[in-house]
Parts: sequence; structure tokens; C-alpha cells
Amino acid sequence: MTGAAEVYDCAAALAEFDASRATVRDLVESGLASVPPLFIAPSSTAKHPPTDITVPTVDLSLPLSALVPLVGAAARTCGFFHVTNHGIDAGAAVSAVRAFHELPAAVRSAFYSIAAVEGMSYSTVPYMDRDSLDGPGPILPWRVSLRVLLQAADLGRLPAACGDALVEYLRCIEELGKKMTRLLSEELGVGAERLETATHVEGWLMACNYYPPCPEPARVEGAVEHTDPSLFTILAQDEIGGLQVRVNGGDNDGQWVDVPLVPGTLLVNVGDVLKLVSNNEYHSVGHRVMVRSSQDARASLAVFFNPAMRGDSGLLGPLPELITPEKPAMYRNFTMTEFMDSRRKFGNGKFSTDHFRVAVDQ
Ligand SMILES: O=C(O)CCC(=O)C(=O)O
Ligand SMILES: [Fe+2]
Repeated sequence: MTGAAEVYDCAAALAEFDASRATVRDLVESGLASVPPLFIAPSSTAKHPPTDITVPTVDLSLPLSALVPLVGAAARTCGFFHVTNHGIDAGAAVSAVRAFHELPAAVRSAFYSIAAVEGMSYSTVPYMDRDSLDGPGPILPWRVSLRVLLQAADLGRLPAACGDALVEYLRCIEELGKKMTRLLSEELGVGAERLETATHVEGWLMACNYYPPCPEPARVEGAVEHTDPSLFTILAQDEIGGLQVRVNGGDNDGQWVDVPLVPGTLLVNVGDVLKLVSNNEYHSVGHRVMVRSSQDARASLAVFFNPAMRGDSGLLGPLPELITPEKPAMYRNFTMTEFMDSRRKFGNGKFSTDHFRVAVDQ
């Protein structure tokens, strides 16, 4: 039992990587031939060949009476759905994300930061809190992200290569986010405004992701399997692909499926907070990002619609209207601070909403 993995000091290796202020892209550009242990994912793609099931598509131009059940059906089953006819130029925003990440290192390095500075950071975000590192990994995704906490950020400080396009995207995505919150709320039978008033969806986080090509793509993951913390997430991606979701229910339960690339669509997925608040009516489904290529980089843009952090007064939990004798509350109440602390403690890939389950009667 003395293999290299056991003696590898993750914390020291991560500290060294942090001190170098390098991003994954810089590693690739330095001519790296093999993947450093920090990035090696334990699971292999081959173990879970993707099935050919597809994720639903919802046409936003449909009348409300048709739209509400379609959104609800997707959120209750797959937890992921494409939306079409959203009227947003997502391609321009994703191209801008790529343009920033492909700037010369000397220009990008001015933005490098592990901790958020005035709501912005630009680095590779480890799966776990640096203080909670345990075991051999995976420690780092094969990805670098410019992250913007919108409540705290001055958008005027966004890099010039992507700023204007992202500001425009955010203006449009705000409308779509509000619409989606109302649709999801309405379908729960609690009225269109209930989710917003219960959760105060103000803590938005925008993640501008870049997955560089990898010399050994099968040994890394752009993101390990995880569920999102948000109420829901809206994702725009380019034409490279690599996102997979787990099938939820049915004959193929637990299998992986490739999210197909449908040009012009945005992808919406249910996050953990919505799962808890909906008392498990909606499902936050596990997903991950595979790195496919030693040649091509992938860019994506995720906006996480998160409840505001409202201290101890902002208690969240299953909406009382959704609690019945037949379906008692499945989760206890919690604050967003408690929820995010729990996610950080367990790590992005290991957190489960089961940590908030109400104890089952003995
Ligand atoms: O880049 C993607 O396709 C998905 C990223 C993702 O799942 C996340 O950031 O939570
Ligand atoms: Fe995600």
C-alpha cells in the first residue's frame, strides 16, 4: 500500500500551483506532455458509456398555458432542458468568453485572483475548500473560470475583451431568469411570484468557463459529477461539447447521457435549492464535463440564479403549500449560509441534498 497516490501531498501541490499563478491554459501553453496529479480524475469515462436518450426542449414562444406544463415536466424528470426562441444572442457572449481566455498570458494575468476581489475572480477553482482537502483527489478541474458575483461586482471592471458582450448578455438573461422563476413557480401550483418572494433570487453568479485542450483528455474532467447549488442555472455553450447529465428515473436511471448541441439554444437546469424548496418535486440532476480533445478548447457561460444570502433571517425550506399529510416535508429548513458552508465542506462533487433530509421515523 505504498503507491505514488498515497504519498502525493495534494495540499502542497495545490499551494505550489496557486503560488505559480498559472491557469490550466498556461500549463498547456508551456508544452506540458502529461497531466499533473492534481488534475487526474479517478473515474474513467469508459465506465459510463453515454446512452442515446436526449434532454427535452422547451419552445419559449409557446403560449403560457402550454409552456408551464412543459417546463414543469422537464424540471420534474430530467432536471435539464434546452430552451429555444429565447431571443438572446448567446453565441456572441460565448465568443467573448473565449476571446478573454485566449488573450496573451500577460494580459490575462492582470485579472488572476483566487479569492473574489470586488466580486470577481479568475483562476481554477478547486472542488473542495482549500481547508477541507482530503484524499487523493480529484482536486482541480481541467478548467479556468472568470467568476463574477453580480451583487458585488462593478461590471465596468470586466476585461475589455468580453465586457460589453457580457453586460448585454446579462441584461437579457435577467429577463429570462425572471421568466423562468415565474414559470417554475406557477407549475408548482403556488402562484407565479411565490418562488421569488420565498427565495429572493438575487445572488447571481456568472461563470465564464474555458476548458483548454488536454494532452491526455481521458485522464481529466472539466467538472466532476456535481449538482448545482442554485435555484436554477442557465448555460450557454459553444459547439465543442462534453457536458453529460445523469438520467433520472426510468429504465436508464443513473446512466450518463451526452447533452446534445442544439445550435441557438440555452440550457436550463434545476439546482439543489429548488429541489429542496419544491420538496423534491423538481430534480437537481448530476452532471459533469468531459474533456474530449487534445486540440480544441471549449468555452461555456453559466449564470447561477442563487437565493440572496440573507443571514439568519433568510430561512429556506420546502414551501408550506407543498407539504401535505401524504407528502410531509422531506427537508429541514436552512439558511443560505449554512447551505453554502455545507457544500464547501463536502466539496462540489460529494455534497448531496440528503444532508438536509428530515430524519425518517424509526
Ligand atoms: O461548462 C459546462 O458545460 C457546465 C459547467 C457546470 O456544470 C458548472 O459550472 O456548474
Ligand atoms: Fe454545474
